[in-house]
Amino acid sequence: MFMISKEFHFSASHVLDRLPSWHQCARMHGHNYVVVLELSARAEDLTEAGFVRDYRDLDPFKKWLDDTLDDRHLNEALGETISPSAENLAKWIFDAWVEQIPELAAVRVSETPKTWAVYRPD
Ligand SMILES: Nc1nc2c(c(=O)[nH]1)N=C([C@H](O)[C@H](O)COP(=O)(O)OP(=O)(O)OP(=O)(O)O)CN2
Ligand SMILES: [Zn+2]
Repeated sequence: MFMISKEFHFSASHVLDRLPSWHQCARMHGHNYVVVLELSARAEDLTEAGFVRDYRDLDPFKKWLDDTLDDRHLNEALGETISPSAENLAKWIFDAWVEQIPELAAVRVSETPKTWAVYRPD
């Protein structure tokens, strides 16, 4: 099995309004988010060029991230029914892209240099 990944960046605000009011993250604040797409393929499924998938094929994802999430308020971008935690954001991105990128195996989301959430379906 081969695994490749590519990193993307965007900045956004959010409010974790399901948290108790004393929690600092219940206030509006922002992050410089890092998103990593992980793609996997079996050895026999590598392309002629030896790729799981050409990194260049991920250019539309970068444009979508810029258009959909960059400089946005995540509570609005994801919809009010989804709490915009890093966990939910990772799954939301995975669900939005797995049809277009069938090799997608996991989405990683970082809000701060010390934290990561990963969505990897069973
Ligand atoms: N499991 C999760 N916990 C928290 C999330 C999350 O998405 N998933 N999000 C937040 C806040 O949005 C934000 O990320 C704050 O995180 P925190 O680690 O508390 O950030 P700090 O920089 O303030 O942490 P320090 O320890 O002071 O460096 C909270 N929890
Ligand atoms: Zn936050």
